[in-house]
Amino acid sequence: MKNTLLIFSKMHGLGNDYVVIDESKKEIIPEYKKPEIVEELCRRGFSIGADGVIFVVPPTVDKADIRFRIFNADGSEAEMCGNGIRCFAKFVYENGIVPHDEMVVETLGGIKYLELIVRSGEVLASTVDMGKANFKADAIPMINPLIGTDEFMDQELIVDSKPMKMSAVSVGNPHAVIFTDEDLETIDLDYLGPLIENHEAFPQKTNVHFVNIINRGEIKMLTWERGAGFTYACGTGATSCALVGYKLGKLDENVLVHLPGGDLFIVVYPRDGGLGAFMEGDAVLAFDGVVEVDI
Ligand SMILES: N[C@@H](CCC[C@H](N)C(=O)O)C(=O)O
Repeated sequence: MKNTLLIFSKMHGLGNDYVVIDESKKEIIPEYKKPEIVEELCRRGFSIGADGVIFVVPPTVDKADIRFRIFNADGSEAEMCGNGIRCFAKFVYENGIVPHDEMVVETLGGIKYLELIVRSGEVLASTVDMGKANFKADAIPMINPLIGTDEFMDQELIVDSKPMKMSAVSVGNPHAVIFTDEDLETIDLDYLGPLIENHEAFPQKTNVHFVNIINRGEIKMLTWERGAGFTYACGTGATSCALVGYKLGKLDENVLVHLPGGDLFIVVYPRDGGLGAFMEGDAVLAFDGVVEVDI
């Protein structure tokens, strides 16, 4: 029986859509119920429908203004979400939860620094410092030590009995990046996506991206997300593709990324002896609503 009315905002960044729930004052959905209710709310055709659910929660560290939690449509919790954190920033600013245009956000993937572009009280876009990328296989718990402790860059993995060259990186959450000359339209994402997502090399699964290089400052990509499947865009994914492309010498530091849902702009920069990246893109409120759930 449904017994609780839940207030939510439905938001998206380039069509990568999220249900946003404010738990900054009090917890609405008990922890043990979150995966089940997230799955229910995300089910397209049967409920609101989304790629995931974002919770606004109080920070646990002094330096952060607020904490960001992101659950995928399958109920699993992810460490970070690039499109989601821009939606989150718009939500917390416009609802007066964090009323400044620069904010420090705690995520499971580390502390993130955001700058918002605000016009007449409305957040149009934001830039997120995505932090230092982690290319080290032994430092990325998602990557099985069996594939080595060095960086896993442009190396072969057997997928569907065939070798496929890919690179692994973590920007808080895990990504496998595959540069290809094959037209993205012809990639069987529904088949290859789950095979790579669940490959034994990635015991905690991975997000998967196929990338065409247009020129040194422009790429086109197609994503299969861990826990969500095909999405119109992936912010941490776009960041990962730009970082890997830069590291392999294929791309310059400024990269315009074309995704099925629109464009993101990534800037790679030197950080703490490695590489960091800024991600810039918009965030949109689709609608606010109330849904009845069984809590
Ligand atoms: N869509 C996101 C990433 C969401 C989390 C991801 N599916 C994971 O499990 O790591 C983005 O924009 O970054």
